[in-house]
Amino acid sequence: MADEADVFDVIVIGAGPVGETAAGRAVRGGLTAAVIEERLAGGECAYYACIPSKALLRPVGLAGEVRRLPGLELRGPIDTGAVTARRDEAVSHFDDAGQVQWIERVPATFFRGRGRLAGPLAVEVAGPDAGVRALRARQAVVIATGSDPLIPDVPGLHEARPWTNREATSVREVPRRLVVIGGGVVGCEMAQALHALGSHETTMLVRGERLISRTEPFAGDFLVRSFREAGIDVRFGRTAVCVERPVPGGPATVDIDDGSRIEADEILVATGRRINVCDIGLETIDLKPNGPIEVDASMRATGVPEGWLYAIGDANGRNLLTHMGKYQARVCGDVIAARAQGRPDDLPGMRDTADDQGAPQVIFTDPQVCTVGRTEVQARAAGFAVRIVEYDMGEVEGAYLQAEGYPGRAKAVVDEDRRVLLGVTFVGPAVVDLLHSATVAVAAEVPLDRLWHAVPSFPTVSEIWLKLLEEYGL
Ligand SMILES: Cc1cc2nc3c(=O)[nH]c(=O)nc-3n(C[C@H](O)[C@H](O)[C@H](O)COP(=O)(O)OP(=O)(O)OC[C@H]3O[C@@H](n4cnc5c(N)ncnc54)[C@H](O)[C@@H]3O)c2cc1C
Ligand SMILES: NC(=O)c1ccc[n+]([C@@H]2O[C@H](COP(=O)([O-])OP(=O)(O)OC[C@H]3O[C@@H](n4cnc5c(N)ncnc54)[C@H](O)[C@@H]3O)[C@@H](O)[C@H]2O)c1
Repeated sequence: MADEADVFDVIVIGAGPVGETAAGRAVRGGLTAAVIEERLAGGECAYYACIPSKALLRPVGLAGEVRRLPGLELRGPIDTGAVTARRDEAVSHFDDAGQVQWIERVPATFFRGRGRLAGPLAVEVAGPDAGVRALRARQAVVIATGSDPLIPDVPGLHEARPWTNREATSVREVPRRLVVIGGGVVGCEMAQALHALGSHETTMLVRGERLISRTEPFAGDFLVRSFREAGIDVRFGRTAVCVERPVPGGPATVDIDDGSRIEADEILVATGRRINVCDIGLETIDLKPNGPIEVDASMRATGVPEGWLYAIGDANGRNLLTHMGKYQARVCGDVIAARAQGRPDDLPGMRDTADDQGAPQVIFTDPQVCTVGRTEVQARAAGFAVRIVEYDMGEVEGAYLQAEGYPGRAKAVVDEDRRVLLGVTFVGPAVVDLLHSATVAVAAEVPLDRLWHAVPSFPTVSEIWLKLLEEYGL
């Protein structure tokens, strides 16, 4: 039995953005909480994903905007040293003292070490000093262990020690010749960032026929056009079949499935994620220690007697996005507190309804890609009476004023039965902040006839809303 000091209402394993948020909500609801982190509090997002990648991408987008505006001129290439220095600040120089302080101010108890389930409501923390500390939860254990980069089983690839998102986002010396394997979100964002910062010979190997293939097809088409114009060599229907790097840290050769070979200074693997639940003791409670942990809409793991286990963020595999994980964490923390105190646990804010509707996402490339809700393909597959409305963003006066030859397009997926939006995609420079208007319309299922009265200001890019509605027939 653990010491009384080591008993908490809630124990959260993983102090990424999602775990921290769940602990905060549970404490706000009147419970005590412990948070366990084996690496850096703040998680992948704060040090090796969202924050540094956006710090590296910001000057790339801005340089694109300058190039599209007559009268402005870049005086030279982007200053890579200044950009990486700002990135270092954005990631707090890989020091998590501020995040730990945030957790302690919640207040929650922070444990540094690897957390592992040791049976129902029991958790062990293997600390950096090799000691193991036993903790016990009165109410719930929350798994928020995130995900790791997945390295495919290509002969020689593991041995060549390729870059993953971690090395790419913490880059100091930008490799001149870069091969990127994967054309998903990480592949696109990091290929564009590194290319602009000095990887002048960048080749992307894309297994399918499109970049960012889960989005509307035109979004990937815009990106490939932009990448190729910049000089990135995008090869579709291709992957690596063999990799060799005879001298550690030296050049590598990548054999491609069309028989060609590329020599590169670095290889970036961006082929998806492995959910990080393999060695956290799930077998001690008869759950499979692989794949995402299946949860219900209150984030409670299904198939666990007494319902004390929860899984949020990347760990449940719903939508691998920080904002969606934090949303799940708010649901989870509130539900645990309500259940612990015998309060109603089914208030409207206590169920995840947003994940199934299609999460909002911004891909911070140039042009940017913003999506929310269902794509046309997804909406048709779900059996909706779909009508599509599309519009060239460059035709909107506000967009024309933003840039000469504004590259962009918008698409709305309408449910004709209810005359509401099922999904919206915007592609274009500086469209990020348009996305939330679409998210509100989709999440709130605002009827188009009502949306008509949300008048966008002239001359802004948001007049795309008016154009889409006019195109629809209003
Ligand atoms: C390059 C890149 C860019 C991205 N950009 C964006 C973006 O712009 N916007 C966006 O919304 N999403 C983005 N994402 C996705 C986002 O990073 C993840 O969805 C998010 O980090 C998930 O948060 P999490 O807390 O679930 O997991 P993580 O951030 O992975 O945190 C999990 C934490 O748990 C810890 N942990 C794991 N196992 C244990 C254990 N047994 N004991 C103790 N601690 C443990 C880990 O060390 C880690 O700190 C990006 C991802 C990548 C790879
Ligand atoms: N801005 C953002 O919101 C943002 C940014 C980065 C990452 N993320 C999230 O992080 C998660 C991971 O992103 P990701 O890009 O690593 O995964 P992904 O699943 O989006 O893309 C991986 C791509 O790699 C391809 N692939 C897999 N194996 C391959 C192989 N052997 N050869 C060639 N291609 C191969 C897949 O077909 C797929 O297109 C995503 O869910 C994404 O939403 C979000």
